[in-house]
Amino acid sequence: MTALPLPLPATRAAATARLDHFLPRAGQAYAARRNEDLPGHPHVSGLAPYIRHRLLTEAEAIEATLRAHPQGADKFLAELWWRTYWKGWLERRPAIWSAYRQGLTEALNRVQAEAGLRAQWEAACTGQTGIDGFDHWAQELAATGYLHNHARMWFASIWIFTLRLPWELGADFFLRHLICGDPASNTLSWRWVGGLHTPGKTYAATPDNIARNTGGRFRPTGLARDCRPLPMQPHPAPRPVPQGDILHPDDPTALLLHEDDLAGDGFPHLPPETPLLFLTTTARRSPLAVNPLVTAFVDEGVADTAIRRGQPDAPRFTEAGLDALGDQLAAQGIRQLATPYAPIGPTAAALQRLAPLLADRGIRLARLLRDHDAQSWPHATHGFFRFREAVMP
Ligand SMILES: Cc1cc2nc3c(=O)[nH]c(=O)nc-3n(C[C@H](O)[C@H](O)[C@H](O)COP(=O)(O)OP(=O)(O)OC[C@H]3O[C@@H](n4cnc5c(N)ncnc54)[C@H](O)[C@@H]3O)c2cc1C
Repeated sequence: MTALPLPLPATRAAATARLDHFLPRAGQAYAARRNEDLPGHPHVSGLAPYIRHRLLTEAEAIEATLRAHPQGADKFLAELWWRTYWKGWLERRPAIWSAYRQGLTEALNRVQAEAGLRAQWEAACTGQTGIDGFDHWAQELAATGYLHNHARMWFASIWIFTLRLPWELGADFFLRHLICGDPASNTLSWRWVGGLHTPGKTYAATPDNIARNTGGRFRPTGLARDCRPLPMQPHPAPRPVPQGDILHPDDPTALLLHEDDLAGDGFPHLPPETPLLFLTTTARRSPLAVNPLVTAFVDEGVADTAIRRGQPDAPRFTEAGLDALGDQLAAQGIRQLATPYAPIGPTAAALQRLAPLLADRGIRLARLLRDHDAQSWPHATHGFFRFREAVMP
């Protein structure tokens, strides 16, 4: 695989081209070498920015992989399923996301009040800690919007156990900079590294592992050996799986697309002439400024989807414009606003605020759950391996 080109083209055509280009290596080659973080990331797909925003859906990536490799691509398929597992797991425990946001607010308040913490946090975010590898990854992330999975694990482990910085600040650093920044995969992976997901289990970055999997580019010294789990609360009991709403086929309907699902298709009752609008919440990923690479990717993805649905001038709203969005729909005589179901995160929160504003105007919000999510989220009850048994034939 070649390095991700910058700026990364945020189009469905680029997503499918990247998938097609990668598929020949999705079998044994991926299983054998996916852990190697080498320049240009030759052994992984780089598909996460596309799948995160559903310029390519999880179901499409899985189906294409099975077509190309009826057997022998289990490792790649399992990784694709991890995203769905994390989404389903968080969807059923929204309190974990709220607690993360609360913990982040508290940590940012401490950053303001404690000069020592602020200096350490700034050094970590700008790659000036003096820790071999870590500084490179901090700068690579800010410059490219991407990090290899193994680098994400090493970075999070060093952040938590060696630098002893609050994990929420690290998760926020990733969410602000990763083009694929995703509330479920990111929050739950950071929690997993810190020992907050699987009781008693943490991820310890070691110099040997880093040197081996970076082709000897990095061998940090002074890494923590004591990687005991962070203090953990029991997981909240899972809430029922969301069902999604039913579309009323005879009501005048508009379609609202958002950055969690820019596929633009898969809704047979919504023909191309259905009036189209967009909602973007990129700035809500964090209380701090989001990397312009992320914003540019979402902007281009929205434009691409508008063109693909034949409505290049479809209006676009942010969370600040929810009232205006409701007014516009009411003026058009719309009675139903259909939207792909957004999993826990800033878009879902905005839709939550939008629903009563629409109801005041006599418009119902219909959140449409894709089959892939509806069929797999019920299995995101325990660990990944139980989930995998249920979803992977
Ligand atoms: C601390 C930490 C934070 C992370 N934050 C994010 C995040 O914000 N957004 C995000 O999309 N992924 C996140 N991941 C998961 C994983 O690192 C990325 O999905 C993967 O590295 C993306 O690169 P790729 O597309 O080249 O992956 P490939 O190895 O080519 O994998 C193919 C696809 O499988 C999925 N996938 C692979 N590994 C994982 C995984 N561990 N969890 C969930 N899905 C996976 C992705 O959709 C990915 O595109 C995080 C992992 C860690 C350890």
